[in-house]
Amino acid sequence: MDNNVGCCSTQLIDGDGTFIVSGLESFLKEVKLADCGLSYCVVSIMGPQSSGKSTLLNHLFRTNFREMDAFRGRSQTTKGIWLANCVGIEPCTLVMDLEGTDGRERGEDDTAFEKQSALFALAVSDIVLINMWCHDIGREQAANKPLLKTVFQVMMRLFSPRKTTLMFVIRDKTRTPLENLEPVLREDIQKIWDSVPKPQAHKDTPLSEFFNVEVVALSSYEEKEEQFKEQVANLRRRFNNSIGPGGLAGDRRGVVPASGFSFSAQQMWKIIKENRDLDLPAHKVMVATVRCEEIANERYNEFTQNQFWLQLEEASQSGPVAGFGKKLSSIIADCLYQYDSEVAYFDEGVRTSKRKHLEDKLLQLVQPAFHSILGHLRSGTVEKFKEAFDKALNSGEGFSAASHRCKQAFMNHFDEGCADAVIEQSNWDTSKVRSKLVRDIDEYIDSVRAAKLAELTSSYEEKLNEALAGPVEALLDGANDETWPSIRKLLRRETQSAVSGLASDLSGFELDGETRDKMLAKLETYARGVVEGKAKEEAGKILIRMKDRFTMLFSHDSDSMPRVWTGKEDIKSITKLARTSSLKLLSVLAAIRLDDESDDIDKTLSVALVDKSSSTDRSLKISDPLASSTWEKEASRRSNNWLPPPWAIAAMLILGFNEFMTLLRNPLYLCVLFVGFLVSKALWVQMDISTEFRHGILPGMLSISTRLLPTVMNMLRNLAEQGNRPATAANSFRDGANADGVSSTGSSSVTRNENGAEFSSSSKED
Ligand SMILES: Nc1nc2c(ncn2[C@@H]2O[C@H](COP(=O)(O)OP(=O)(O)OP(=O)(O)O)[C@@H](O)[C@H]2O)c(=O)[nH]1
Repeated sequence: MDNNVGCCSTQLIDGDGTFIVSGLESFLKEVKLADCGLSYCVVSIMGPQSSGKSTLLNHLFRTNFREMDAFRGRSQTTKGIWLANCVGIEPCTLVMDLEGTDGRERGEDDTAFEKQSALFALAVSDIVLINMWCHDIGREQAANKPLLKTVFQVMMRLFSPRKTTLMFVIRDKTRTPLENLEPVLREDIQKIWDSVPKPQAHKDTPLSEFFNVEVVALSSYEEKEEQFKEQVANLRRRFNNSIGPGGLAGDRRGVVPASGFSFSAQQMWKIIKENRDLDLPAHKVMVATVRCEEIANERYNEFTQNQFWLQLEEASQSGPVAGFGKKLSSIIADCLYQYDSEVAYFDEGVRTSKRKHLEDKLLQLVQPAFHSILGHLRSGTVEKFKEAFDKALNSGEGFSAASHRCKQAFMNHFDEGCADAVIEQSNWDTSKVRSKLVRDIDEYIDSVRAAKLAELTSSYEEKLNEALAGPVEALLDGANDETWPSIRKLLRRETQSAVSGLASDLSGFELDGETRDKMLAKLETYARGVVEGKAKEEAGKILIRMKDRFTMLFSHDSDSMPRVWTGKEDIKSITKLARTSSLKLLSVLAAIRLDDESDDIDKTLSVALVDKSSSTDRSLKISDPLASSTWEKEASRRSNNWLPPPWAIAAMLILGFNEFMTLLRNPLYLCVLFVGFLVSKALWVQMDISTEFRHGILPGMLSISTRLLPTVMNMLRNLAEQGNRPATAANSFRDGANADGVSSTGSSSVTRNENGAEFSSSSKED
């Protein structure tokens, strides 16, 4: 046949009832059924074997089903179910040619296959052609009666069956007009319908509820071919737009989208073969579920291989990608669009849920890239913030202003970056990353603030140190009644100055009141600490300082000149003055008087150590444990060393060598020496000096006595003047001394006292 160009056909189910999937798949690809969506129609034909079914289909739809060769006799041609596409009919129409019923070859099994194939045809087709001989109409033993019975019976096995068009094609019509034949046929059909056992729910359901019954009559193809062809051509027109309103097709409730046809047909056949009831709505949902899932998986796999996505993913590992969100959203949208296009005709609930699933999977796939972008964005923002903030601070911008400005600017920068990276289809929350960024920035601001505050505090502490340490030391050094008032005044002034300076500088840091007050208080404490530290430091040297002061006053006169001991000095008053002055130092350093509170330390010390010591010097006590122990140590050292230093003894021996010799030679001198010894002894006993005095003063006095030696010698000379020889001896001593060059050596000088007595004194204080 020439007009069947473009027709494909395949065996859908073979004679053994096996569904031939591969044949169907390639057939569907060939006819591009998947592109049809719901715009396709399925027509099938049933009828007795060798009743010219294939011949009719080939003429009606320009298919290429195998027809029986008229010369080979009436043997079965079509085995199983064949499928072909119509040529020249819109929309795409698929035709199923079923194995003829009543076939002689199949025997008893035929019934089973007939039922199965009839059920399959009813489930799949929009239009079912029932091929029948005209002469069978009204006949009790008509060949098509069992077939119809089968059709109606299996119809009951379909839950919620679709309304199918049953077109009875009467072959080899006689002269009896169709108008007369049709009522008889319909009566036959009704009888068969009535005879079929029905479930309770459909007991009274009319046939019209399940079927649109159409009847057409065709002349014999063999005897009246031209008429046959003409009638077929007319009939063919009715199959155009069969699925449109008023078209031949039924209600198409059970139609599955073209892309699900293969799967649906396979599943239906499987269920039928397993002799299970066929629930068409559930089947439709099942087909939709499987197909939507398959389509979603195909789209997902395609997405994972998408070059644009792979490039974005790779780029996201190394840093922010400009337009990441927009680009990725577009790729995802494309993927979903393709999915939507393919599943458009499947059950809405199913396709929507599968779409959501696909979308979730896609978002899950791209999420790590998105997070990577956010991570880069966050870390990059932190770094840029640090840089800009440091720069702003270095350029002199206030801390608070700089931190606010930079933080705002870089949070905006981050927000823009986020907006750029956000994927339309997602509703991912970026607030956590944002919060982390805020924390990072705040931490940095805090660390810089802490460093700056520490720096600022240190600078003020340093200033305070400079302003207080030296002056306080000087004030303590000159310990007097005004020392502590002056220190307090100084401390107040410097503290106020530092605190107000720091307070002013802190205003730029936006500190809370408590922190600010603490810092100021700390600075005040520091200032006090400097003074206290200095006072303690000075107190630590109290003994040396006291001794120095005592020695200074004891060994120097009111003009700070080395005191010349003539023997007439009031040692007691000098000692008292020196001691009082030393005690003043002690009383000043004995307590830290940073608060305006008066105390009796000075008075107590005076009473305890000066007045009392006048009467009971031995009761002199140092109340400060440290001072006391130091004093004791010093005293102990002195007690072991109360003799004049060795050099003094040596000097005495050298200088007094002549005198000693004179003494030894002259009995008068011996007497005078003896008297001197007695006087010294008496002096020693009378003074009954305290341990401290002995320890501190006696060695000094003995030391001084080395300088008094010439005086003593003068006194001796005066005594000697009472006789001529002693004077000579005295002169010879002086001459001898001068001759030895001792009196003229470096540190010695010759001084005359008020009484005209001449003596030598050392410029060194020992
Ligand atoms: N009397 C008559 N014979 C016809 C008509 N159309 C076809 N035939 C003949 O019937 C025989 C069977 O034709 P097929 O078209 O193969 O019949 P079939 O129903 O497809 O056969 P199976 O597929 O084997 O069931 C052929 O010899 C045809 O020439 C017709 O309209 N009237």
